[in-house]
Amino acid sequence: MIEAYGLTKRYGAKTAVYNLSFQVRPGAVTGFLGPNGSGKSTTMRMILGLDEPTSGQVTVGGYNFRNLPNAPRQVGALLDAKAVHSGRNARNHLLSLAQLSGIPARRVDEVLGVVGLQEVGSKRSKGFSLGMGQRLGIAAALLGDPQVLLFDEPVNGLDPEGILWVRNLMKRLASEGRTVFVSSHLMSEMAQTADHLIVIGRGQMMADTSVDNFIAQNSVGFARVRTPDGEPEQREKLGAALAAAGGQVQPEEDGALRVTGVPLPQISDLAHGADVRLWELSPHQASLEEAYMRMTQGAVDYRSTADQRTGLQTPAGPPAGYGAPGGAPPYGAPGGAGYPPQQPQPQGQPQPQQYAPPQGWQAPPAQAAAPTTTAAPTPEDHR
Ligand SMILES: Nc1ncnc2c1ncn2[C@@H]1O[C@H](COP(=O)(O)OP(=O)(O)OP(=O)(O)O)[C@@H](O)[C@H]1O
Repeated sequence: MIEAYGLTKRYGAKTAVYNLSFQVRPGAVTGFLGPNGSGKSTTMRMILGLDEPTSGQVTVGGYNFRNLPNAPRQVGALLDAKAVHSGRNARNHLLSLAQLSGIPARRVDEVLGVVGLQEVGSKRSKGFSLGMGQRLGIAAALLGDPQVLLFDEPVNGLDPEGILWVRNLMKRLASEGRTVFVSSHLMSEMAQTADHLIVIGRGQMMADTSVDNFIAQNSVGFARVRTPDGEPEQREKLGAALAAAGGQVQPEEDGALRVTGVPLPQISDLAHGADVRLWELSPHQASLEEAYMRMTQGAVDYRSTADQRTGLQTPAGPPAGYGAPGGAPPYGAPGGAGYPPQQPQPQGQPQPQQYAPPQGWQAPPAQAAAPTTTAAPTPEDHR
């Protein structure tokens, strides 16, 4: 079990991780998700004692990593697959790690077999592909047959067969009762691998929930409606009618409208009542990837200026609602329902779980420099 309480890490003025509290339990794969720069690697480094928290604490099996007895046999980690002495062959690389940790040499061939590198054990890792490097890193993590495993982006550079292999390996390790903590950017991948999810944005907790719960909370159904191309007044009329009926209306890139809160038959009736012709009216299910992107979009640090979502960032402050100031509609609906709406929050967004802090633990002081999950990035954030 990994337990973090109020974990905070600052690098000078930069707050990389702020007040994270969570538990990673044995017997399950826990996915650790967040956009680039959200603090996943920093958190993992603190778990492994490679970085000292500025405040808060994290323990593995009840111990601070540096005090953990026989750590290499308790915890295995893949942080950076490139961190290999490239002049050594794969077997010798693993052998030197085993000798440093008092692990028997026969274990080297076992783990080479587990990761499928038995045929290339005598090859220098210098010539390894990205995928082979990842496999070698995973072999190193498994060397001590540890109960707790951390993998930072293990599927980076793997082909589809390799991705499937990692997915099955993670599940098998968890089914053996181990604690498996895996970071990724990819919600779709984690949805297939993990049992539990911890989502962070700008170093702060955004969700701590089971995958099933995340799916139930975020698989929002919506309708796509298209009015005739080249007749924007039809689209505007329908958008206003839908907003007046309490619907949430979001323009799509191809000119269609994405509607939630109004059932399909009523959309048809409203269009008929407003004398609007429809070219499309179809039911859809938002993907988990979309739900994840909505949840984290305000916490994305790096975004192309050509990205459509650049202009959709939710401003700092309370969650934006439809018709909120700033989302001033060109044609507002009565009752304050604006159209087009501001970016919606995921419905029933799961709240982080609360964990009791250990005795003597002091909460980190709230501070202006603490990252917010909704604020647009500032230049200071990129230091
Ligand atoms: N040693 C360091 N000194 C200064 N800033 C750092 C240091 N390490 C990390 N940071 C900053 O802390 C933030 C979190 O970085 P971190 O690498 O933990 O994020 P991440 O979620 O793992 O990102 P990615 O998905 O891109 O690997 C980033 O803004 C990063 O620039």
